[in-house]
Amino acid sequence: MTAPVEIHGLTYAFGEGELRRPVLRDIALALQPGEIVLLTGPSGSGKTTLLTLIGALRAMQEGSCRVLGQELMGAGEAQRVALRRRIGFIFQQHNLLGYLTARQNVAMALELHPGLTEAGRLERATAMLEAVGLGDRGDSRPAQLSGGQRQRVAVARALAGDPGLILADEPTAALDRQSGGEVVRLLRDLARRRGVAILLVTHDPRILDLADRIISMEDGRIVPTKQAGAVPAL
Ligand SMILES: Nc1ncnc2c1ncn2[C@@H]1O[C@H](COP(=O)(O)OP(=O)(O)OP(=O)(O)O)[C@@H](O)[C@H]1O
Repeated sequence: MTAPVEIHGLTYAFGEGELRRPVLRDIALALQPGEIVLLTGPSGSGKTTLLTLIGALRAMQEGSCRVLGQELMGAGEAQRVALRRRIGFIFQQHNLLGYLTARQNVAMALELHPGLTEAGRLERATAMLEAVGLGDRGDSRPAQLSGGQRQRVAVARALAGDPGLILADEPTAALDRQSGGEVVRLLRDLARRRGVAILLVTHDPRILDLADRIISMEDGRIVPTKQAGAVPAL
């Protein structure tokens, strides 16, 4: 199986002319199918910028970034949109729509899925909610769920479309220790079973032991990899 993410020589800057400020410098990174990699590092070190480049949410400037077989350097907006549909995103805030039920929120992620009827989408959403332990909460709206339950709906939504890759940005930041750990463990186990890689940006030292690999960034560069278990001081 090919690597879901392969990056070489990626450099990125914000601003132009005299205001140009590099935030990512000569990044090299590869993810293997089914592994969960945590990306840590001080605030402002470039983690979210790297995640948004891999997620095709912004255009590349320099280097190579191949995601699920698609080279993003030089890719147009249409190619980026098509790639985004093959990636599951999870954010700090669950980003669920308040006026939809949990089931409808998950089903919405399948709207662009070819060949699925509305009934099929809802059935698939129900199965995903069962997989995250919320089979009985399909009719609840986000406001009726706890923070941990909402993030589990976000996990179900991210996985519903059979993504080739999951990108998560601080998914546990708003959760207490127990629910944060539960959400990431659930995400990891579901993704691993499907062979889907996860790249997860976090400041949360409580979830580092769930990683297969921890990558640290400092000032736009990846610094030597620490093994899972060797918890860096954050
Ligand atoms: N849209 C933008 N325009 C200009 N500068 C930006 C923009 N977005 C981010 N930056 C800058 O780029 C640098 C890297 O930001 P980034 O959000 O990637 O860091 P981070 O490691 O994810 O930080 P945090 O842990 O605080 O989320 C920071 O100095 C930030 O101020």
